[in-house]
Amino acid sequence: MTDPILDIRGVCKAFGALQASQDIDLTVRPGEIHALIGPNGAGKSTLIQQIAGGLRPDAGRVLFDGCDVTSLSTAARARLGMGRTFQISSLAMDYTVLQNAVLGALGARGDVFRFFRPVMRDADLLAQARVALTTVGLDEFEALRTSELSHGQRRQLEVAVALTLSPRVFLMDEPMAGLGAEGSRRLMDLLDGLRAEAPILLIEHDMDAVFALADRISVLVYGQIIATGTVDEIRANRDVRTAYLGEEEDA
Ligand SMILES: Nc1ncnc2c1ncn2[C@@H]1O[C@H](COP(=O)(O)OP(=O)(O)OP(=O)(O)O)[C@@H](O)[C@H]1O
Repeated sequence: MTDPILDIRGVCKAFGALQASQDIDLTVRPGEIHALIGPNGAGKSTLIQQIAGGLRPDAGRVLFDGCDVTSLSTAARARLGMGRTFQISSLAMDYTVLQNAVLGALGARGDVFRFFRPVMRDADLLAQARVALTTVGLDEFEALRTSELSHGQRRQLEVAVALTLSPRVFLMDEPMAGLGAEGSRRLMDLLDGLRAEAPILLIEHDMDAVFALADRISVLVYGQIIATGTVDEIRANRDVRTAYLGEEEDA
């Protein structure tokens, strides 16, 4: 079996008496969408923050492409190729679509002189940004102000911004949230194709999307992973059905 790109080993995190992550093991392998599901407050965002570097685990390790990145900053992990989309939009609404993508590419470059450069005339940055916009299907909208995009298109733009990093893995926190049927379908098509470019760790409440997209699913309940498996395995898992999918135990 191929080595995982992300390898989470024994990660623990407590907030006071609350164990938000309890000895979590999880891998993300090349080419896969690995969905992380669980009820509200189960600890999904806490885990993704520890993977991305926003929170330091109390114990355990985060290995990225075989390297221990547990003590690296978010920015350092991003430069190594952890691409991320957020629950809350990180886009600049008054900027154009292209400007947002260029800002993403600029951040990926980690250029300390960025405020002094006429960035919108930087051919490399523009090319990088346009490739990302084409990948997500927003190339026709590059001149539009971001505030004029639909909610779904903003989600696509967030993916484009993450793509400018040339990520080795994507961490996505509820990308389908608030999307209508058409927006969800479009984003699902996009994610479906993206997994070949970089595997995706996907936090998502939309179970139709999870069951349609995921190669593997891990189920988090009260800070613990209670099951990891394929869609069929998770659907059939008795503990998962009782704890999360809301079904009664057989009498
Ligand atoms: N900074 C913090 N300080 C204290 N408690 C926190 C902090 N962050 C999260 N928690 C608590 O940790 C638990 C896990 O929260 P987390 O946001 O990771 O869950 P989640 O599975 O992402 O939930 P949701 O699906 O609602 O986004 C919750 O009980 C939450 O209240």
